[in-house]
Amino acid sequence: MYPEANKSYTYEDCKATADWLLAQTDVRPTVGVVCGSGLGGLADMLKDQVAFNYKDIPDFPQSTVHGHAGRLVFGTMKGRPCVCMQGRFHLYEGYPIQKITLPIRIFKLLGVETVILTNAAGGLNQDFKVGDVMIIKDHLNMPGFAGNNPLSGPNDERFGVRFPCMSDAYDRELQQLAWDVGHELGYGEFLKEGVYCVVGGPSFETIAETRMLHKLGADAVGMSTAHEVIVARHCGMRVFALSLITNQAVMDYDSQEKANHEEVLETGKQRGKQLERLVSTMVTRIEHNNNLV
Ligand SMILES: O=P(O)(O)O[C@H]1O[C@H](CO)[C@@H](O)[C@H]1O
Ligand SMILES: Nc1nc2[nH]cnc2c(=O)[nH]1
Repeated sequence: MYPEANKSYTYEDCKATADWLLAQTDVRPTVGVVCGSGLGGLADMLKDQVAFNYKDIPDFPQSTVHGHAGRLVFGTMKGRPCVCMQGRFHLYEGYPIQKITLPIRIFKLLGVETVILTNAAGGLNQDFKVGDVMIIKDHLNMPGFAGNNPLSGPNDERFGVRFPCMSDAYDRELQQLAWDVGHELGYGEFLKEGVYCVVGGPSFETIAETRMLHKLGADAVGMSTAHEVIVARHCGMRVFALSLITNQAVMDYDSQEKANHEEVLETGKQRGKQLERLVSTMVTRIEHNNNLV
């Protein structure tokens, strides 16, 4: 077990960190964004930035993965107050699952109402191409099936109920908004929707595994996001998430393709600007009271 595996982060711990942050910025974010691998450019779009390195924030984990800068950035996106994680945490970094998702509870205590998550993922759906953007409509939580769920352990009702519903995890209005905005921006050709499957990583999938996940109903596979979604929904925030298909998951024994993190980051660079435009335009249409403009 990892040294911190049994440490739980209480409501008071999360509140202390949120209060520490609020004392140092006037921004009162209603939208929280989590940037996936190589997609941290979204945070750079914020105006009037107040940024913190993760290492300076009490109780915050540190980013250890290339493509995850490790900064929490407050600011405004086209006038809307936002907070943006430029870098997220993954199970394979060795953090307990409650620590990976700690920032999401801090978002809640900062006043965030809507969480937007992005990630890099391997495409399983044979109709997907590298560079496609998949609006996530649902997820398969493989670590969760093995008992590794961020809500395991004592439940604090101040965050949410013991048994939260997940059949409405991905907000349908926000999915529709993404379609509408995507088509307005001329992104229809590479906009898709589908089911994201989270695995533990860090090894990429074997061919037998990609075939199995595809058969189970997954359209894309990655190593993040679902844990954050569960915690965000538990404490009542609205969730929108998308995957950039950075590589085709290898499903054929004749293929010469090999999944690698460099390709993941490279695809992020190529599609990054469009993804930033999609998300920032969506943000302008989300009202503070969680309605759409
Ligand atoms: O999910 P994000 O953080 O975008 O990162 C994805 O990219 C990395 C693999 O290249 C893994 O960490 C996978 O989860
Ligand atoms: N598990 C997994 N994560 C990814 N992140 C980006 N691409 C992939 C992939 O092919 N598999």
